Amino acid sequence: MKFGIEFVPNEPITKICYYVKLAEDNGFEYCWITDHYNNRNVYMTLTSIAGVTNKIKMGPGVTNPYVRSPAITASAIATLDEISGGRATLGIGPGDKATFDALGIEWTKPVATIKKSIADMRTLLKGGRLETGAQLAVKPLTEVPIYMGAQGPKMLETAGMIADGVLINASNPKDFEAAVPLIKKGAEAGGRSMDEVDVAAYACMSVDKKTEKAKQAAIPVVAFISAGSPAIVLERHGIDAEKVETIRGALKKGDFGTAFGTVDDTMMEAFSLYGTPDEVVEKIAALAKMGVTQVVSGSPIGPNKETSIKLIGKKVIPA
Ligand SMILES: C[C@H](OP(=O)(O)OC[C@@H](O)[C@@H](O)[C@@H](O)Cn1c2nc(=O)[nH]c(=O)c-2cc2ccc(O)cc21)C(=O)N[C@@H](CCC(=O)N[C@@H](CCC(=O)O)C(=O)O)C(=O)O
Repeated sequence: MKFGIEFVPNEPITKICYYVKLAEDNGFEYCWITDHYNNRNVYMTLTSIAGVTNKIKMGPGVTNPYVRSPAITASAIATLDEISGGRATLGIGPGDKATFDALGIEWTKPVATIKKSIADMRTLLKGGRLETGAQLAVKPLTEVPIYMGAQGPKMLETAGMIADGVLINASNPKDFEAAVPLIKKGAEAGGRSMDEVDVAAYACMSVDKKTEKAKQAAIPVVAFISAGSPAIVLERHGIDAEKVETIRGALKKGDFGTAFGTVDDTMMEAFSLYGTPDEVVEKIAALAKMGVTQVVSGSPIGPNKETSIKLIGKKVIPA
């Protein structure tokens, strides 16, 4: 099992660099930085991380082909690969509606667009020229792995067909029971084996010596995940749709007390990996059985990021 860690650049980059260096020192192999227009720039964050680390792989988790042209992303990831001494990985997904509405970007044909953008980036990163004549003057040090952020069935199949890995916003074996066969179907259609696809659980993680403390730290994140989850996912986990409606309404009004107070254990189990190190190790073993090959520690990581990164490094990541 590989271990990654995710950071949202919504706090000073110096602080994120500190956490990533700590993660590297504690055995994490991948660092994924989210990409939303309203946060700090993903590539400036990654460049700073490259400067303070020497082993951990890093990349956007995930960018999208609408806010930047694939040629701009290819140039950025080639530059990051050079700066980091060959440690760049690229995570790209279809992006999200809220972002494109806010930016006035038309979100059309996400599956077709992702396919084309990955093909174009691979051509450019190999030094090739696009039919438009675009060509990079910078080449990466290595063949940069391209991962896809994916949830929907077609996107998952596409990831199996063309991507080196897939980052799935999910923490529970039931989600991988549904996702892995779709990825496999895509891999087989693309003449590939599943061994070529790194299946990553991009999880809401919360680890602490005390189960209850870990749980309390994860509740706010689980409230937002529950509110953003489609009906098919709520049904899969037997989650009370009425409670989710209450959470959605409360979040909209900024009534976080009601929203967080409505989160129940079914939601916690469905949308987070929380508990003591031993409890989390058990949950990760269940994910491995479903074909997960990388666990990404996503927000909140724990009640205290620094303590939890060390705890995961010592007690969850095998020595
Ligand atoms: C587009 C969407 O794909 P999806 O995989 O479900 O998209 C949900 C998320 O993966 C997507 O919003 C990601 O960008 C969200 N996302 C992030 N999004 C961000 O903007 N920033 C991030 O940092 C980020 C991180 C992230 C990490 C992991 C992860 O799994 C997702 C992450 C979908 O609806 N897919 C369906 C249907 C798509 C479809 O069939 N479309 C047709 C036609 C549609 C049309 O007519 O336009 C087509 O594309 O050709 C499917 O896969 O079956």
